[in-house]
Amino acid sequence: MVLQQLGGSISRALQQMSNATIIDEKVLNECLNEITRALLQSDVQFKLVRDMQTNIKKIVNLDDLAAGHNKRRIIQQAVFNELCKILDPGKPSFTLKKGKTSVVMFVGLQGSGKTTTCTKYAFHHQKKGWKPALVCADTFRAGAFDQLKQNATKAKIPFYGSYMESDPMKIAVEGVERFKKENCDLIIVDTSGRHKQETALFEEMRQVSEATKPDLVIFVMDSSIGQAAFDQAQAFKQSVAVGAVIITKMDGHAKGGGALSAVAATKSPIIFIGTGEHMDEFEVFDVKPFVSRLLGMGDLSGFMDKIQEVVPMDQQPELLQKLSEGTFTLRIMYEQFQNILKMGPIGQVFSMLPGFSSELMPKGREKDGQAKIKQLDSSNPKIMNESRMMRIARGSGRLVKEVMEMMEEYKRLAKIWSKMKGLKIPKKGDMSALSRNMNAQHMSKVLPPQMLKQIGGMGGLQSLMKQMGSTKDMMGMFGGGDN
Ligand SMILES: Nc1nc2c(ncn2[C@@H]2O[C@H](COP(=O)(O)OP(=O)(O)OP(=O)(O)O)[C@@H](O)[C@H]2O)c(=O)[nH]1
Repeated sequence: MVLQQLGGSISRALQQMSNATIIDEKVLNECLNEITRALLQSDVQFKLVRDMQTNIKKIVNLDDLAAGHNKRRIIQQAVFNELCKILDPGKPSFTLKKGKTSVVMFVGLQGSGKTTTCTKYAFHHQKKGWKPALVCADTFRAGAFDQLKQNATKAKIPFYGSYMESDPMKIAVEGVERFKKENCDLIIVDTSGRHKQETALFEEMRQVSEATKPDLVIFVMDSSIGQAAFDQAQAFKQSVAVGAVIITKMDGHAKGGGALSAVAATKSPIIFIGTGEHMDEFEVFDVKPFVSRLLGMGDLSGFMDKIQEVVPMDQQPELLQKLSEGTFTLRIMYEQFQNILKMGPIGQVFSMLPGFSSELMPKGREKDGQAKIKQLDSSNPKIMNESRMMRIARGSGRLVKEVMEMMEEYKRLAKIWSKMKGLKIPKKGDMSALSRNMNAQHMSKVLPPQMLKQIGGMGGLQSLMKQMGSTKDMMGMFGGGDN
């Protein structure tokens, strides 16, 4: 994924700076130049990048920093903050309220990925316990209804549309009414994205919006246009009350960073990003956890959220008990990965763990990784000796090296969890509380040694946590917080 490359370049620049014996102006400039290059390649606006560089230099005035200050930590924190600033629309993202029926209307140009994204959005909410339904009000593009029907059937989501009716308002109103009667609590209306006559498109959007009175209008946009996203987002905002944005195809285009920052500049909150054609290649977008993951710092609360999504309710207390005892067996990894496999790409999940850059599981290799996991079913890593691994490799048609890599990954995870021993178990079903219960001691054990060193060891971590006010905020800094 292109974002992985951007994240990789930035974290490598920070890492190289950390490896330097002395951090002077030259080392800082080299690091900032690397970061600047990576951001410009991703089509982030030149002014934003230049301002970021100036701000970091202002914060990190090497001459003014008294001896004893941890320069690395200050620089890293400044980079983190500045990247968050670039992506922050200055507005909280809209959240739908459970317990009442919400109508969500999707708008966007033809080919932006709107129809696919409607289903991804419905599927995401279905997994969280919502009862979604899809309405196809695109009567302009032949085949639009068939596409929605096909996607909806695959995801087992009810749908409504017509091959005969040519009035999008009529279909939208009928569909919304029908699903309200059927007690669906999330009714999603897909609209036309015709691009020939822009004025006709905007007029149609306004009319469908008038007729259905949506609680939220989501604008879907293709990331490949980079910073030109600013003008497109503004044009849509001026025609209809856009409440949130979803950016698609972040997997295939080098300009993703530019699109994200340009949309933020229009003060529109981005709520999801599309990272592939499949239903589960869809990620919640939240600035701090996103930047944290981009820099390889993880997103523990996202990880907990994912576990909550994929682990059956009746298995959750047992899993939590084991994790809080610091027990992370190969069997647990296997079972949890089996659960995760049902839900989505492993790279997405791995990147939520501190120290696991999403680059570790490049997109093309993800399927390989999933296949590897499927082959491994053992509860005791000690019996995973060389001959066993060779047998597994032979039996699964894999290289011994791949089986060994999988075991190494297991050992890393097991080590992280073994250090979580003593973590207070949250009350039943409240997995996100697990991250809230972490204190500096836990954090220091979970963070990779290199990163802890950059923060300034245990002392640096404690003072950082004090500065930030609470563990919760600290988790936010490393990608956590309540989403
Ligand atoms: N790689 C990738 N492809 C995507 C993503 N989202 C959608 N697509 C693909 O983009 C193409 C266009 O998607 P559609 O959903 O048909 O686009 P649309 O905006 O609904 O088009 P109209 O209905 O004509 O307005 C399809 O081939 C999708 O599979 C994504 O996040 N990544």
